Amino acid sequence: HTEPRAPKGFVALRDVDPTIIQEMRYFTPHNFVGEPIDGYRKPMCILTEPAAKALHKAQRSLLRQGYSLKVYDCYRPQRAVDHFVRWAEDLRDERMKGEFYPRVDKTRLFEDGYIAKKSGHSRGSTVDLTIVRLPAKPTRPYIPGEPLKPCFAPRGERFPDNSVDMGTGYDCFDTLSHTDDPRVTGKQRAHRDLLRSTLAKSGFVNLPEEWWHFTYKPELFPDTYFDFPVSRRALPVAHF
Ligand SMILES: C[C@@H](N)C(=O)N[C@H](C)C(=O)O
Ligand SMILES: [Zn+2]
Repeated sequence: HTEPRAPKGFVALRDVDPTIIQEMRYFTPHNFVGEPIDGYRKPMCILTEPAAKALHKAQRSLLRQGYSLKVYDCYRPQRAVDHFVRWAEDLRDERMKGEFYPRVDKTRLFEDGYIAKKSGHSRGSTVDLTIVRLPAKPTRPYIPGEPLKPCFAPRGERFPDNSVDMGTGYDCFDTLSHTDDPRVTGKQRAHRDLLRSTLAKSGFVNLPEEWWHFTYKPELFPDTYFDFPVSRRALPVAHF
């Protein structure tokens, strides 16, 4: 069988900036579906080269202030998005509701803008990310079946993450994740604003529904939804 490959222009983020922390949630069962997502063969961040270079610029600015970026998702194959759609159609499967969408009906996740059937991530210039205070604390894995805590609970109560407090966890499908939600104040507000303003200086635009979701503009592939798997083999040889 022949798998699709990435065209010239896609890179492994690690080859552009090895200091950016990678916690690729869709490679693991710790996500809103509760199992590894189709197409993620390696826990690696793949992006278009302009987006990766722009993240490297943002990272240089954050490192000087004692912080690092941490990516949760980067390029996302169309087969992964199709996996999300299949999961959404099975209304009996709510195994991860208690953490990721306790207050939103599963039937509304697409209409409310939290998940897309055609995602910018599949075009390769979109990234989900947060900020970590350095030195980064170690994290623990999620154990399938463990009791779930709402992603909008106070930081000390929700699933532990070594990121700064953004007011919710990653992929928290809830109005509290809307970047400008007025209930988010103080340090949480400062952290969201630091992420958005730092990334804006590098050319990234935020999605208003999700504080963690950013697209680099202009996009190298504005109209193509790729389906090559997330793996080293799918990438063109790097020559910087
Ligand atoms: C699913 C979430 N991480 C995300 O990326 N949502 C946007 C809307 C998308 O699916 O493109
Ligand atoms: Zn996203």
